[in-house]
Amino acid sequence: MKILVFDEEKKLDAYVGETICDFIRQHDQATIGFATGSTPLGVYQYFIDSYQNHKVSFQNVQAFNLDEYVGLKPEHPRSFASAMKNELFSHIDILPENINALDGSKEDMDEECQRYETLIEQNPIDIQILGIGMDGHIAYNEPGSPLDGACHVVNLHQESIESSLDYGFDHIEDVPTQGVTQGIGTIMKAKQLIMMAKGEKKADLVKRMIYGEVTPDFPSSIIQRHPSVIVCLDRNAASQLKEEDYEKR
Ligand SMILES: N[C@@H]1[C@@H](O)[C@H](O)[C@@H](COP(=O)(O)O)O[C@@H]1O
Repeated sequence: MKILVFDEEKKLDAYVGETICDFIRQHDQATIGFATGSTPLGVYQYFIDSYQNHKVSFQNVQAFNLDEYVGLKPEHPRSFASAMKNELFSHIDILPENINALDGSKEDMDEECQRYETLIEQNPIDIQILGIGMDGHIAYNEPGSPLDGACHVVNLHQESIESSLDYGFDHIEDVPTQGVTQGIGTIMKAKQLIMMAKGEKKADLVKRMIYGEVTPDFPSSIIQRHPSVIVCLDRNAASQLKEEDYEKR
């Protein structure tokens, strides 16, 4: 596992952004996994700037979103599909037919999960961007999720429901109580993972993710078992790590 700690948020975002832009430029076809949440927003802005400055094109990119709320149509303003569209996809030249996401409004969610799992099997993800939730979740794999799980519906934990207030919901009652997510097994099939964390509030979580036991009780700990992971942190998120374990940037 490579752990990089950046002294400025802008440098962190530029490193992740440029790593992915480089990959896209060097390949005829690139399949990238995108995460919602506040952490990757600077990276998405980096993509937009790079596209506007003609430094990269996303025409040959297949995009896969990580997760979604159950019960919201993709066009609902609070859906993760809308968030990805507003924060990134509507500002770059990605082809609409290349944007893939779980649809949380389907009547048969088992069928929807199977569809998405098969689609990812057919289009293996080259680079998956990840963040860490306040209870240690990745995507919407809450504590207790099987480490080899496929796409599935989850009951969101209270902590995740409360965190959703940061994503534009006005009232806690408006937040869906279920999510649908790539499983930990699905995520682990990606060829490379880029895990990002920022801020003091993530410091304990990052420590447990990197040094703790690999356990379903703390889903993000699974990244310890992935053969190709880059963990990109700001100084605050890295404050509980031993200096000898990371590279300073
Ligand atoms: N389901 C999303 C995850 O995909 C995201 O990575 C995580 C961290 O969010 P943030 O970056 O806002 O801290 O929580 C959310 O609930």
